[in-house]
Amino acid sequence: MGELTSGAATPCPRRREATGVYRDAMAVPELIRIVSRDSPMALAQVERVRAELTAAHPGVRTEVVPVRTTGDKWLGDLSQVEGKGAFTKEVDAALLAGEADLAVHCVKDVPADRPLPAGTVFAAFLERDDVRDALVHPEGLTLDELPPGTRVGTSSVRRVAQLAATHPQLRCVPLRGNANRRLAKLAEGEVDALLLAAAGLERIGRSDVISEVLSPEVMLPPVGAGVLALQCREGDTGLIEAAAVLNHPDTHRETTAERMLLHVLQGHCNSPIAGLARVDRSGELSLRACVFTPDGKTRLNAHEWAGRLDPATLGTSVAVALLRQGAREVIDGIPH
Ligand SMILES: NCc1[nH]cc(CCC(=O)O)c1CC(=O)O
Repeated sequence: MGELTSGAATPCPRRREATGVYRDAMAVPELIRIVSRDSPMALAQVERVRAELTAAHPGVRTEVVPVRTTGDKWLGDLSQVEGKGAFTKEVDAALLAGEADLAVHCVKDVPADRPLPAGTVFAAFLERDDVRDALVHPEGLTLDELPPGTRVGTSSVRRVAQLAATHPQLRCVPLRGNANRRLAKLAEGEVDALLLAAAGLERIGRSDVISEVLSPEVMLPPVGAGVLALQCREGDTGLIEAAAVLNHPDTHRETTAERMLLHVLQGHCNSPIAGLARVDRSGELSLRACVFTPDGKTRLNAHEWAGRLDPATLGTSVAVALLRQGAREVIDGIPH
């Protein structure tokens, strides 16, 4: 067999060059300016990226360029903000203007119904953190223990719909602002409890306030939950290569399936959609997704294994299954 494919016995020169230490060292820029939102959570995310970048490329210097996004400034209803990408627009603009070289985004905040801004690409998806939502209650009660009428602070239509379905005795109260601000509002008594992403609380060092971590069966997470993406300018091949070493392949597969689901569904800001892809221990990918009406009374559900499908095709397949159940009518029937 070896004789028939003698060419394969000799390492391909091109491949050797691509992994060669010398070439790699040449490609890594000496300074990487990292742009991100300026919330405490976003800045904690940047610190993780800096640590991973400098561990992978000793000698590289990093600088942080914090920007405030529309989503941080406007604390009203997000659907009233023109267009999607309220948490990403200004970050993308800084990248494209050359004010920074690398953007760090929560994938959850990056619109999936359209391509990335022209001229930019994802260079890596970091290993996924906890995907689950968490309940924060000052006395440590769990969701099932909350007394009727408890005011739960969240502006997420996905959380509101699922909570309405499983815990109709609770009252969701709109609450925006970054996680630290929401915790402050809870402390001031504006609400009795909060629903927040467990990963976000961990990043700001406040997992101590979590009274219950909700399983995906109780509260299916949003597309991209717990994933950080690195985005670069398209032509920046040296930097793209340098950033790609931070890519986590299974997270990449999960994220690709989830984002394709959202792309095909073409939701809007008020459409409650949840989707979670998982690579299991045997390496197989599955995707589970739901589309809800805002009151949670209608819940379309699809769950498929990839089998031989690539991640993007799995995302399409699950979206099509939901569309066959009437997802288009549900989504379009919600005022936006
Ligand atoms: N919309 C804000 C936002 N974007 C990402 C996270 C959580 C962290 C993540 O899932 O990556 C949060 C906060 C929250 O939902 O509580």
